Amino acid sequence: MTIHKPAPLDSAVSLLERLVIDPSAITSELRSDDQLRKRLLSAIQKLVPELETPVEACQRVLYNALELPMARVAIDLNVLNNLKESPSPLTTEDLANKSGKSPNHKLLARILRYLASLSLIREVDTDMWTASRFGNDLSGRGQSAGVCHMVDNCFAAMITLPAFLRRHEYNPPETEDDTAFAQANRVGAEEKTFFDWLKTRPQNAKDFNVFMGSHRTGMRTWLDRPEVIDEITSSFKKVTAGKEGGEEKGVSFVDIGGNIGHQCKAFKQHVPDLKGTIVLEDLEEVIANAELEDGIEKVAVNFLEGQPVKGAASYYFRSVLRNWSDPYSRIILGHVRDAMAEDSLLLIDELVLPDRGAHRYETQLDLTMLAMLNAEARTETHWKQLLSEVGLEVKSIVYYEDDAREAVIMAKKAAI
Ligand SMILES: C[S@@+](CC[C@H](N)C(=O)[O-])C[C@H]1O[C@@H](n2cnc3c(N)ncnc32)[C@H](O)[C@@H]1O
Repeated sequence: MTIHKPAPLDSAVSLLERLVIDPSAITSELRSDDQLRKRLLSAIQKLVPELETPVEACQRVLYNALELPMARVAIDLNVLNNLKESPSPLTTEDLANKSGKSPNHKLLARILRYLASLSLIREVDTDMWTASRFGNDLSGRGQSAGVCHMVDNCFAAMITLPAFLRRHEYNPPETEDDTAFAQANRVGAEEKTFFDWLKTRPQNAKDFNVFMGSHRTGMRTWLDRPEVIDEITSSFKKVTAGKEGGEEKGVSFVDIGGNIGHQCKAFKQHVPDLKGTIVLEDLEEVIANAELEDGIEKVAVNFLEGQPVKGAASYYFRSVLRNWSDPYSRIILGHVRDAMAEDSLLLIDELVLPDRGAHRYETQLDLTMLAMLNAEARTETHWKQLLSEVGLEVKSIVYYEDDAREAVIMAKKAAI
């Protein structure tokens, strides 16, 4: 017996099926209308758990722990890049020969079959593979480093989180050395935190650094907001006014925990005419890998111990304080407050979560910080509270990316 479905639903499903067969038919139109694209994506994502049977839901959720590790294997065997660079489909044997390793062909075919089921590659015929849009998106240097970072640096901590939380009766300690990461990796006394652990693992550190430099590629940034640049420029004029050496000798921007200097370089490029020095601060072993141009200086700093640059126009943290629980963040911010002049500006470039309705990325990031560092992503109320506890006052919060609430919090020393 044929069941007749309501016509509009049937035609909506047919439209989606046509899209799957030939996405290019509408993707170019959708890419020029980002709101529409996001609406469609969100609708599809929300519909999946509504449509699944319990068995289908279990099959999807219970096995998705394999997705990231197998993407890691695809990167090890250079599958994604080899397919991306090939003008025609490749066989399993071709991919084995181009992998730079000597994988067993039957094993490789099983891996490729799984990758195709995730749309990371496409199976165009029996034993014939070609690149997919999704696979190409993951094959760039930064994205590949992100996959390696998540698997090699974070995965053990994430898997250990349930046992860690049970052990602590769901009251995780705020100390830096008692984390799910430490429990998973059995670190020694000298390796208190993830950052200490990286010191003796150069490849893990490299993946982390490359990922840090690239994970926001394509997103709007704080530099897109002229009011933030105007505030820095104005602070620079005020802190250098009447000082020996004037603007030439002043410090315009200090990037604290700035890794290998991506934001210092971006700032310099964005405001080339602003005089003064830009300072990159991070741990000694991190800044050793920073290649910087004239006008940017590097200073090795442990920000838990102090802030050596005094009276700069602006002090900037990006994605740093999310790594530290409140007691440690108070220490880090306290050192900066002591170094600030009355007109210095503190810039915190971070997620500012809403009190309800957080984006999935924000919640994922928050729990990753819990697993790795006993730290967290903070709400606006939490940020204001934290800053006021160390004598800093929020002047404004400038949101620059709507979905995930990326923002720059601008603060000054509170009046005593
Ligand atoms: C999540 S990363 C953010 C890096 C950079 N701000 C960015 O947004 O790409 C945190 C940075 O803090 C640095 N860091 C960790 N502990 C530190 C410490 N005690 N003193 C100075 N820097 C530290 C790390 O080396 C790393 O570069």
